[in-house]
Amino acid sequence: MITLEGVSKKYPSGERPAVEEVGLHVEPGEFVAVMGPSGSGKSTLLNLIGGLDVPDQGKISIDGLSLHNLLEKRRTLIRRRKIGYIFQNYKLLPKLNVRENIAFPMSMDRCPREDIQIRVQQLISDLDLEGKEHSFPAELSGGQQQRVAIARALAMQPRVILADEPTGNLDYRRSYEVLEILSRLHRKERLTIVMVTHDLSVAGCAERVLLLEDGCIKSDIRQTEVNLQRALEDFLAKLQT
Ligand SMILES: Nc1ncnc2c1ncn2[C@@H]1O[C@H](COP(=O)(O)OP(=O)(O)OP(=O)(O)O)[C@@H](O)[C@H]1O
Repeated sequence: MITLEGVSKKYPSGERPAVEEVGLHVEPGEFVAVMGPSGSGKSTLLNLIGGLDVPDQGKISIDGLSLHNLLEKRRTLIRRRKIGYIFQNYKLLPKLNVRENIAFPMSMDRCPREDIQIRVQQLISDLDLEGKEHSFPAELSGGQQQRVAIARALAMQPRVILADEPTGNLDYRRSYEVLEILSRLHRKERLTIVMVTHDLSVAGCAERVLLLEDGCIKSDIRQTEVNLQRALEDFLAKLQT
């Protein structure tokens, strides 16, 4: 589903590459967490996978489509149709209400109006946002804003979700809600998820954890279902104490 071969990226102002010679293969339906110290290249790696940035060297493909050598316009199109992005600070459009924010990628893709209405209604119901359709982002709690952002990420029915610290601004209860949604998408819909996180208990929800250091993958750990379940239970226990 996601393949990287010898991918490197150095920012013009950086002394050394932010991501160096990274090779990675993520199977369809895998849930991968990316951890590592601050500045180790986690966000850069996610942005490269998602086509928000381009590597200086190496190849990146998503679902068999090469991203690294595409023109910006084509990359944007693939990104919109194949990948849903979730950010720590939600990145909702402040002047659009909940319904319009969720509909945004479909409107940009010129989907038929009736299709947009049906899909948005479904997502509002799935993500428990009923009653908030006409609210603006500033009128919502952090957890609600992140649920709108997840709904927006799912609008185009992508097969890949890239999440950069999706629980970073949320308390335990709201973090748990977001993790439950991601776990459900992974289990029931077999979406491929790559999630950057600082939090070990959040990473415990993934079935595979990549540890990054100085732009390189230092460890690639596969967890068992049992570990996964235990991590979620531990997280829940923390919530109840
Ligand atoms: N736009 C940019 N311009 C220049 N340097 C950058 C830019 N973005 C990131 N960097 C540098 O690249 C390196 C990797 O940054 P990146 O944000 O990918 O790390 P990270 O692991 O996600 O960090 P954090 O956990 O603090 O978010 C860092 O040294 C950072 O200073």
